Amino acid sequence: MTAYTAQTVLTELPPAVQDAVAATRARVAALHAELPANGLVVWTAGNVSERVPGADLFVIKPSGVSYAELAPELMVVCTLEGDKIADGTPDALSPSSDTAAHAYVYRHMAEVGGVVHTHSSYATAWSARREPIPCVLTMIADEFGGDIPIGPFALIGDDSIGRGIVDTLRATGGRAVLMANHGPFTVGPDGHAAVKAAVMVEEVARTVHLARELGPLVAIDAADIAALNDRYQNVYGQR
Ligand SMILES: O=C(CO)[C@@H](O)[C@H](O)COP(=O)(O)O
Repeated sequence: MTAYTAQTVLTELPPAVQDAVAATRARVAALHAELPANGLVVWTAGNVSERVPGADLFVIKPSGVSYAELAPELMVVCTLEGDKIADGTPDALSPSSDTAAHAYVYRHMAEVGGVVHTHSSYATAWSARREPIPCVLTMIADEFGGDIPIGPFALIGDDSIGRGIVDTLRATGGRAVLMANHGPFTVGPDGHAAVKAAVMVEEVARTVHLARELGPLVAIDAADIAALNDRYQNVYGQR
């Protein structure tokens, strides 16, 4: 595959790649609207990215721009090293401050096509306690196949967050991690699936918190968790 760099010019790429980038930008812009719509973010505090099909590139929002302004043409195109290419947006328009973390995930998890990060309230509260969300709901078994784990504490700015996400997801086999004292990161085969996982993380974080207020939690047997997850991933919905 082509080696893309910060010097890559989008308009000089093959038409098929430009078309794939345009379609990805449209999807990522629309998916960002799902974050406020589902109550997952305040102000600009969350981001969605998606891998460009057929190219070692991904699309992510610009940093600190309000969700209402996130039109497809403002979505930033990055290499898998996290460098912005000459994508037609102003040079001063920086990609999300979490770009390095998203890029690390794409470089190390070929099966991942979408990444989402939010600071949604209940999930982030569990992050603040560095406490995994136990698999005590069928919804958790369905979507996550087990407890939602805690990742390490990591500072923003280098590969630390990405490494923490990948190491934790590899160890647990899930699609969500609560980074310690930070918040949830979710992944999926595409951006839509990663956004869905972010919505589900927040919902189960809230429900399990409420359940715990009522009394002790009751575990689900491991075999039942596996059966629920298999049915949901392979039978549920439209095939
Ligand atoms: O946690 C942080 C920054 O500390 C980020 O997740 C922001 O909350 C969203 O940043 P941008 O995507 O707008 O750069």
